[in-house]
Amino acid sequence: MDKTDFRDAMARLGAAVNIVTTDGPAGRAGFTATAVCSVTDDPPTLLVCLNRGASVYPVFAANDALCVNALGAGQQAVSGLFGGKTPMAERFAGVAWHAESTGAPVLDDAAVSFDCRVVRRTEVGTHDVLFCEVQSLAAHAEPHALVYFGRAYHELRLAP
Ligand SMILES: NC(=O)C1=CN([C@@H]2O[C@H](COP(=O)(O)OP(=O)(O)OC[C@H]3O[C@@H](n4cnc5c(N)ncnc54)[C@H](O)[C@@H]3O)[C@@H](O)[C@H]2O)C=CC1
Ligand SMILES: Cc1cc2nc3c(=O)[nH]c(=O)nc-3n(C[C@H](O)[C@H](O)[C@H](O)COP(=O)(O)O)c2cc1C
Repeated sequence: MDKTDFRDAMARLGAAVNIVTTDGPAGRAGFTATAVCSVTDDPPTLLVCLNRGASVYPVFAANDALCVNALGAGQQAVSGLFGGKTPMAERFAGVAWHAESTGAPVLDDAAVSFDCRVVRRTEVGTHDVLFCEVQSLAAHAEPHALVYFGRAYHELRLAP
């Protein structure tokens, strides 16, 4: 199986765009992720796939707090800010955020945020799969979403 064929096929799947953040003994970091999925609701658990080659990897490897912030319509620039190359201080200076129970940054304008503890990690190929137990969540008053599909952003809003 050619890697390019796999990626072309994956580009046909729509996925929510998330900013995954952490804070703790190794410091603060955040990156853009579409590889996020619900695992079970008992206990409420998500998984996040993180490339071990990413600059943020050592920070996520050492901290056990993590927040999954799903972006909403109109937040394409936030995805770009956390999607690579930008220095970490600049990423967090570009968004309003606060800390909840775990200390991981919760983005004030996210569509929905899941504040989590990392409870298990598994290495698969180039990525680590982080299993994250949800401690608390926050949802924007108006449901809307940002979706990555066909290598482009798309906005979803509920009909009025
Ligand atoms: N799961 C991941 O690690 C993802 C990484 N990215 C990063 O953003 C860049 C641009 O992505 P696109 O514009 O979507 O074009 P692309 O052609 O590089 O990727 C198309 C699709 O393939 C999957 N994919 C890409 N790189 C992957 C990886 N290393 N491991 C597992 N799945 C991967 C994702 O579903 C992605 O949307 C990628 O080259 C990659 O560096 C993007 C999406 C997911
Ligand atoms: C739309 C989009 C989705 C991404 N999804 C993931 C993902 O699920 N997992 C991942 O490890 N990297 C993903 N990336 C890449 C990371 O955001 C990027 O590697 C990270 O910001 C670190 O970049 P840096 O090494 O330059 O700091 C994605 C990038 C974009 C633009």
